[in-house]
Amino acid sequence: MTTFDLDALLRDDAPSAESAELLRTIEQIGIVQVVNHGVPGELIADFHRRIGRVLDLPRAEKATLASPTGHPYRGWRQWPDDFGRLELERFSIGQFDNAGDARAAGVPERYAEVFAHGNVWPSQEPGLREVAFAYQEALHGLALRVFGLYARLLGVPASTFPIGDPQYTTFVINNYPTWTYDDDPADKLLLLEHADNSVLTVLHQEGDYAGLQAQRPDGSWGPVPIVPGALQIFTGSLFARWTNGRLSPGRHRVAAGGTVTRRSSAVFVYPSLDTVVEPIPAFVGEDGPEFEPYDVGGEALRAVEDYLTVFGRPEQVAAWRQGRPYVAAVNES
Ligand SMILES: O=C(O)CCC(=O)C(=O)O
Ligand SMILES: [Fe+2]
Repeated sequence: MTTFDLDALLRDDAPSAESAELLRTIEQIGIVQVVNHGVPGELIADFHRRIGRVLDLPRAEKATLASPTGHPYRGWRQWPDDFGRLELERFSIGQFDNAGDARAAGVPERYAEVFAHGNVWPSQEPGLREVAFAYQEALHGLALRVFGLYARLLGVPASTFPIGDPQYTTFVINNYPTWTYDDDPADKLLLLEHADNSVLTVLHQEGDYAGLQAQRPDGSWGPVPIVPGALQIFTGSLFARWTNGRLSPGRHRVAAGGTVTRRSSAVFVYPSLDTVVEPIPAFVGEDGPEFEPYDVGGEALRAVEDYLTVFGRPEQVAAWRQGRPYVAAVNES
């Protein structure tokens, strides 16, 4: 898998062979590694040191960091598989701490409710909030630079895609345990195959094995190795939709392995909540649009209910209805 030098590709005199290879990659795979991406290494390290101290707390202490109202996309959570074995812990951070902050940033009133359930900021790590928001903003900024680059590679102005303002973002930190059970870790998926439903996702990964895998056009899977200093850019399904399928959404999954906890952080960038994403005429051929319109704000308002309908365990749904925290039971290994 090629690692792209983003700084070089963003220049007016960008190398044409690399530009052509990047275009091929986003048309066929939708997952790229970038270096010289402009996100300061110290900010990346500082954020991961702080969130790492939170995720390294004893399990019982982390349980107190679950969303107090049972919101699945705020605070800390853990996932068991069907046998009760821990697959994943995730810490989720909303773009704004509350609806008031969202309104102040220009989010229309009808979508302020998306932010009604607050963020969880661990008292054990007092500086986390400031650094987390700085990191989120830096990755969001990178996504916008890449957005402009992809538009240029496609031969259209970035304004072709009405991304709106302020863009909606979500932010998660994933913690994957080492696999201590008898089955082969290479056969154990800790995160199932999917494409993100963003425009672009910016990911950082750390660990000591290539757990992240990207799907090739023929359906096979290839590793996205850990490259020091690199960030990963996933094309999300909304960019694929705008381009009527010219860009491929990056399908990915995470296999178990390694001898230390694997950790990733991801900022998902969406258009503003008042955007409806549909194929842009410049990309629609004689056969017409291949995708239905996607209502960004409507989907965000329904996200928790939709998630619980598909994945919610009965106790989890009950906790959400009653506005209390939920912590899934896992077997201690
Ligand atoms: O952990 C990873 O590398 C991927 C995480 C991911 O795909 C996600 O959070 O959507
Ligand atoms: Fe993903």
